[in-house]
Amino acid sequence: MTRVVAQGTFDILHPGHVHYLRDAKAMGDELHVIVARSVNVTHKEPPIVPDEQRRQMVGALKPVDEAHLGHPEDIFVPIERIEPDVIALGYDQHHDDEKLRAALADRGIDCEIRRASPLDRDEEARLLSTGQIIEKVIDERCE
Ligand SMILES: Cc1cc2nc3c(=O)[nH]c(=O)nc-3n(C[C@H](O)[C@H](O)[C@H](O)COP(=O)(O)O)c2cc1C
Ligand SMILES: Nc1ncnc2c1ncn2[C@@H]1O[C@H](COP(=O)(O)OP(=O)(O)OP(=O)(O)O)[C@@H](O)[C@H]1O
Repeated sequence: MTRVVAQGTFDILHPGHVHYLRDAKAMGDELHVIVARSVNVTHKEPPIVPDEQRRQMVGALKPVDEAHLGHPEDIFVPIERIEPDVIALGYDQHHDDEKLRAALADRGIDCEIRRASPLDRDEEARLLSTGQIIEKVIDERCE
């Protein structure tokens, strides 16, 4: 039984998210997803959808066995509870794999770190990021 953890903001879902979660699930047997708390999303605009609603939406997706809200202060608390064999980072996530490996080792957590693949953009019209969806809404619906 291989347990995998994926994580992210997941504000306004799109097929890129589904691709990431399918890819992460294919790395093992059981997929747990940690949904970032709004207070911790500091590297981009904070999410529109509230924390618990983002957790519910992610938890309803087919590849996901359980969706958890992240810890507000210490990102390793949910990892210690879930005890994954693999952490699947998204293809574009800003985390430094080596630093994360070192931090996990410091906390005595033994798990592999892998990267998921990107979903190819084969048509211009594909909306494969939450930021793009929000820009389109602003462009087309706000005068
Ligand atoms: C191993 C790992 C565990 C994480 N756990 C949490 C957590 O408990 N709470 C939280 O708010 N964010 C947590 N995060 C951070 C977010 O999920 C995510 O990295 C970031 O805030 C948003 O990334 P995105 O731009 O890919 O959506 C974790 C990240 C990693 C890599
Ligand atoms: N097009 C995509 N292909 C593969 N994975 C994706 C794609 N879009 C998002 N993901 C993955 O989904 C996870 C959560 O992504 P996140 O919530 O940051 O979405 P986003 O749509 O990229 O957001 P934003 O546009 O605000 O940066 C990340 O690990 C990210 O790599």
